[in-house]
Amino acid sequence: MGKYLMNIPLEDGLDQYLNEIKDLKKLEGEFIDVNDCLNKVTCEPVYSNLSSPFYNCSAMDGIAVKAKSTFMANEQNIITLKENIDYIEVDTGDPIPKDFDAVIMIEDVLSKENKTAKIYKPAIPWQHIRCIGEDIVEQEMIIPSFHKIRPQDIGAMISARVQNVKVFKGFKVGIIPTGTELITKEETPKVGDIIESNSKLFEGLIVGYGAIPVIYPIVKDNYNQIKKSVLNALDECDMVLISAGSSQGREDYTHDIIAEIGKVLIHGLAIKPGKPAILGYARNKPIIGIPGYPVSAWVVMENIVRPTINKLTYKKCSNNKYIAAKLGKRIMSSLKYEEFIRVKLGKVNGEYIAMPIKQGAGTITSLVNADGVIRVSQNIEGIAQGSSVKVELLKDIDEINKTILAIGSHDLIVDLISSELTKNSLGQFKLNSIYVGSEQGILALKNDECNISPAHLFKLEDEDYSKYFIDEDISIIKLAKRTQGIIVKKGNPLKIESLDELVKYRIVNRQKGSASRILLDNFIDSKNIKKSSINGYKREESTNMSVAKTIQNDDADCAIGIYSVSKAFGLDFIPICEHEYGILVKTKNLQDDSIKKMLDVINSNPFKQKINSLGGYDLSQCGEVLKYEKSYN
Ligand SMILES: Nc1nc2c(c(=O)[nH]1)N[C@H]1C(S)=C(S)[C@@H](COP(=O)(O)OP(=O)(O)OC[C@H]3O[C@@H](n4cnc5c(N)ncnc54)[C@H](O)[C@@H]3O)O[C@H]1N2
Ligand code: MOO
Repeated sequence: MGKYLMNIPLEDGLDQYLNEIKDLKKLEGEFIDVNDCLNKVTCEPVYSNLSSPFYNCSAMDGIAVKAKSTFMANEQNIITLKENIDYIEVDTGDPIPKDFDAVIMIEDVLSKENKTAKIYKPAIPWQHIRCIGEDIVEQEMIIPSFHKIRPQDIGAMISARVQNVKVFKGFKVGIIPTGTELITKEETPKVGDIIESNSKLFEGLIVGYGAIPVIYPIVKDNYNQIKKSVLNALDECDMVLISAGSSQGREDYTHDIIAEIGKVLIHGLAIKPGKPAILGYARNKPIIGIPGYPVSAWVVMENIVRPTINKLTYKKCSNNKYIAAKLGKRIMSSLKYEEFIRVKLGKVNGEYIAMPIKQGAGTITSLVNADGVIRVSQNIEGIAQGSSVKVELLKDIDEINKTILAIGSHDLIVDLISSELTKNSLGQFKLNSIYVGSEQGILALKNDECNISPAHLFKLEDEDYSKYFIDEDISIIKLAKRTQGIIVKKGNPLKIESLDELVKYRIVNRQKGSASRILLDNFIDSKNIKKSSINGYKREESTNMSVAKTIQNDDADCAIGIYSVSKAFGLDFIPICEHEYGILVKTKNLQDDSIKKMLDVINSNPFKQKINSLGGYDLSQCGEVLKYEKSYN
């Protein structure tokens, strides 16, 4: 059944919703042991049962004295005090008996022998004494109401002899995964199945929001079954999230169920991803319909569910962290929606660079790989490359500062450098890669949009890459000669032996500037073959891996690629030529700590052994650094 989707700006929609639900059932309070109250929110103020300290005590190691008997002391008039009469020995924290009213630190006592102490300066009354109630006075309020309890608050309450604290009860959030296609991770997936993962994504996020997640079993796309599960969850929880079925498909029931048992306030927000979100309530409790795609779900969780839970549990929203960065690639966006663009971040020559990555609502790895998110407002069509953008951080800034941003050509070697670098530096340094092909990568390096660029060729003069670096010295870290050729299905059923045959079958291509593309284009130009006559010429993949997966899945018959990848996917390979593969880096950056650490990895034996086991690589020059000076041009 068709449903009318609204398009309400996020902030407006959230305000309307929070305003509508503010009078729903209030969270109840309970008394709990002070030991267990971390991160809970107080319902009422907490008062002290005992002063701290509750007796006068010494703040220092030394002697407790009667100030009056020390007044005459000075460098010319050393005074001798008698133990137990004029002074007693005390250590920090010891009680001060009534007769004494000051403490002299042990280092200010000239000598102490034969039950006497010599002093050379007077003590001011009450010096170095912590008086009763210095920290906390009995019956004083120590923690206000609606306060999220921190470790130091617990310390203070225990010092004040508080045993139990009245806090708001845990806020239970029911999670209902819906979808006939869903299976658990233990089941063997067949075509048409989707492994249910949203409930665990929601669970982790809800724990982070300070609430208690309750996951219910997967429910098939059946109106009555979903309704039953929602009613049950409403009985047991304070809020309910329904995963998927939010859109307009034949089996999307979330809207109608909420409308039947309660009220839908909003269906459709002007955000992408996340637009079909449903904000409603029933039985005095909020219900939110979360779009099924994981990234859409994440956006709705962070921007709607989190503030809703905060509001209902009386917690303040913690501030997100932002940095200013230069945008490394143009963002196109729709005027209809506010968009959440996931980016990788790097620090190049002191400036942060934000590089947009894959953006599909179904790509959960875009959240795994993202370092930050740029929110592109609804009323703009995009942001130009090079603009300054505000990026919300998803990672610690220190981690980003120590991450090498690589943009260029993909090879399994780069993945290995990345894993070995992290391992060898015990997590201190990381390598973050974006694959756009060699030529685009080298342009990014030239423009200071990345720290290094993995590329498929070394001889600058051969491909005329030198034109990009007329102003700067550039170095090449050699990695391997790799075998390039034709990837075909196992057993080579079409008997493809050369490029002449490749162009007759269904191919999958690579993006411009990649080694495979250059090889193919040079070949078809030399033979005057029309690009449009090749089936699949326009289908571009950005890595050798995705090319191999396409062939393995029988969506193409053959493609140009590298040996190691065809081997990894159990495909056959017809070698054609060898070319060199390595890393370009600006010479001035060779001394950066992270680059030096990466060179250590590249020169290490375990790393070389791992590459050798992939097959198809000649490592005889691996680790050599060639420096090209500007005068080279
Ligand atoms: N004709 C239209 N189709 C769609 C529209 C639209 O406006 N018109 N909106 C699209 C947008 S935008 C989104 S977002 C999705 C929302 O989909 P639903 O909330 O209805 O969810 P499903 O269609 O059931 O699932 C979408 C996708 O997510 C997978 N999924 C669902 N649940 C889980 C789970 N628990 N764990 C992992 N993955 C899950 C599901 O299998 C689908 O692949 O609708 C668009 N369509
Ligand atoms: O808005 Mo949907 O949320 O694009 O994926």
